[in-house]
Amino acid sequence: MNTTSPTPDRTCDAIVIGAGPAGEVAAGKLAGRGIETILIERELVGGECAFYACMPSKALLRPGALVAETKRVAGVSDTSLETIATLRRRDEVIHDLDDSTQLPWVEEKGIELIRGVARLDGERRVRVTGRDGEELLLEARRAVVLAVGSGASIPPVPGLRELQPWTNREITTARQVPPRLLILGGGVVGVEMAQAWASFGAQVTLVEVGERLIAQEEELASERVADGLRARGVELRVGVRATGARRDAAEATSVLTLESGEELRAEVLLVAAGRAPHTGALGLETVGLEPGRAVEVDDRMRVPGNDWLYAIGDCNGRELLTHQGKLQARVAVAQIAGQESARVHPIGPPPRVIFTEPQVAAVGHTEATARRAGLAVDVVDARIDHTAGASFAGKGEQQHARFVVDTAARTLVGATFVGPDVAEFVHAAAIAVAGAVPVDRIAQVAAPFPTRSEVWLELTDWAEQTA
Ligand SMILES: Cc1cc2nc3c(=O)[nH]c(=O)nc-3n(C[C@H](O)[C@H](O)[C@H](O)COP(=O)(O)OP(=O)(O)OC[C@H]3O[C@@H](n4cnc5c(N)ncnc54)[C@H](O)[C@@H]3O)c2cc1C
Ligand SMILES: NC(=O)c1ccc[n+]([C@@H]2O[C@H](COP(=O)([O-])OP(=O)(O)OC[C@H]3O[C@@H](n4cnc5c(N)ncnc54)[C@H](O)[C@@H]3O)[C@@H](O)[C@H]2O)c1
Repeated sequence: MNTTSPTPDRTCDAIVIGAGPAGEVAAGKLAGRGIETILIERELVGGECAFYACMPSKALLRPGALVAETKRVAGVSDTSLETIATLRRRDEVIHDLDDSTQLPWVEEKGIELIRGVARLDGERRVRVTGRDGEELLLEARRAVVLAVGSGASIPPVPGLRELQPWTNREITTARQVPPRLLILGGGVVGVEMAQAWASFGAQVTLVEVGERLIAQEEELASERVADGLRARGVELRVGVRATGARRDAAEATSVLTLESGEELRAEVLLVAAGRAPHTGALGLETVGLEPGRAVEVDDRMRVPGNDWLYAIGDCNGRELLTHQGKLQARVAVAQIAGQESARVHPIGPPPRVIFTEPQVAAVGHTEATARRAGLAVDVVDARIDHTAGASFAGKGEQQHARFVVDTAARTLVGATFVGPDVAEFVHAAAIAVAGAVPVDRIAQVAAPFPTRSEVWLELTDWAEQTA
C-alpha cells in the first residue's frame, strides 16, 4: 500500500477558506503582514453578509426608517416609501450579485484568489475543486483558516424542507413584493424582514415558537419591536408551534399548519429559524473533527488538537455577527503571525443591533442574563425620549435605555437602547463594558447637549445617589 501523500500542486504560508467578512479580513491582514496567502471562495467574494444578509437587509430597511422619521418631524412633507426605487438601491448595494468590485482589493493586497469548493485533506492540506471540475491540492506551511460561514437552518417541521421555503437568500434579493409573506421564526432575521416587507405592502404573518420575539434581548425591547411590527400591520403569532407544512399547487401558496389545527397560507414562506455552519462537506473528518457541526475553537481561534487550524466567523458558532467574525480574524492573524500574547478572544461582549422600528442596540448583559450569571446588579431605566435631543430625533416615540450595573464592581455590564436610530448609541456602551470603566468615571463625562446621549445622565444620577 502506498502511504505517501501526493505532492501538493501549490504551497503557501496560509490558506483561508471562505471569503465572507471573516475570511476577507483574515486574508487581508495576513497578506498585509507579508504572509503568502491563498483565499478560496466557492461563490462570491464578500460572502453571505455582503450579498444575502447584512447589506441587502439594511438597504431594504433604511428608507422605511427614514420615512418614519420624517413623519415625526414637523416641517418635512411629501415623503413616502418608493418600493421599486428601494429594491433598485438594494441591487446597487449588492452589486447585482457581482463581486468584481471586490477583486481589485484582493489583488492590491497581494492575495491569491482561487475560485472553487475547498475541503480539508489532512494536516495543513486543502483540496479545491474548481468551477471547471479540476482539482488542486494545496499545502499551507503555517496555517489553514476556516471561514466558511453558515446557511439557514430548516427546523424539523414535517414537510417544510420538501416545500423548499425561502431563506435569507431569496428574501433579501427578491424583486417583487409577495402579497402575503409567512415568516417562521421571530429572531433577528424574522423581525427585520417582517419590518421591511410589511413596509413595502406585503401582508406579513410571523410565527414564533418561543414566548417572545428576539428573546435574547430585554423583554422591553421585545415588546417595543412587537408593537412596532403590529403598528405596521404584521400579524404576530407568538408561542405557537408549526406542526406541518405543504404546498397548495392549485392556489400557488405555502400552507403552514399550527398545533391548534389552524392553517396559515401565503405566496411566500420564509424560514428564519437560526443558522447551520457550512461544515458538512469540509473534510473535517480528515483531521479528526466531526463534520456538520460548528468547529470548536479556543480563545485564540485555534482548533484544539490541531495547532495549525483556525476557525473564525459563523462557522465556529460563537457569535453569529459580522463584526465578531472580523474581530476573530484579527485574533487568528495575530496568532499565525507569531504574536502569541497579542489578542485573545473574548475581548468584550459583542454589540448587537436590530434594525427594526424601533431599533434595538445592546451590549453585554440583559438584567436576566446578569442575574443568571450570579451578578448582583442594579438596573437603571431611563427614557431617551425625555431628553432635549429627542425633540429633534424620534420625536413622539417612546425610547428607552436600560443600564445594567454590577453593584460590587460599580461597572456597567450591559446596556440596551430602544428607539428610532439608536444603533450608533451602542459603541460607547460597548467600550465602557469591555473596558470595565467605573460608573463613577463615566459620571464625570458630560453628554453633549442637545443630543439623546443625555440619557447617560441617568447613570450619573445613579452614581451620585449610591456613592
Ligand atoms: C438576513 C441576515 C441579516 C444579517 N444582518 C447582519 C447585520 O446587520 N450585522 C451583523 O453583524 N450580522 C448580520 N448577519 C450575520 C452575518 O451575515 C454573519 O455573521 C456573517 O456573514 C458571517 O461572516 P462569515 O465570514 O463567517 O461567513 P459568510 O458571510 O457566510 O461567508 C462565508 C463564505 O465562505 C464560502 N464558503 C463556504 N464553504 C466553502 C467551501 N467549502 N469552499 C470555499 N468557500 C466556501 C461561502 O461561499 C461564503 O462566501 C445577518 C445574517 C442574516 C442571515
Ligand atoms: N442586525 C443583525 O445584526 C442581524 C440581523 C440578522 C441576523 N443576524 C444574525 O444571524 C443569526 C441568525 O438569525 P435568525 O433570526 O435566523 O436566528 P435567531 O437564532 O436569531 O432566531 C431564530 C428564531 O426562530 C425561532 N424558531 C426556531 N425554530 C422554530 C420553529 N420551528 N417555529 C417557529 N419559530 C422557530 C427561535 O425560537 C428564534 O426565536 C442571529 O443570531 C444573528 O446573530 C444579525
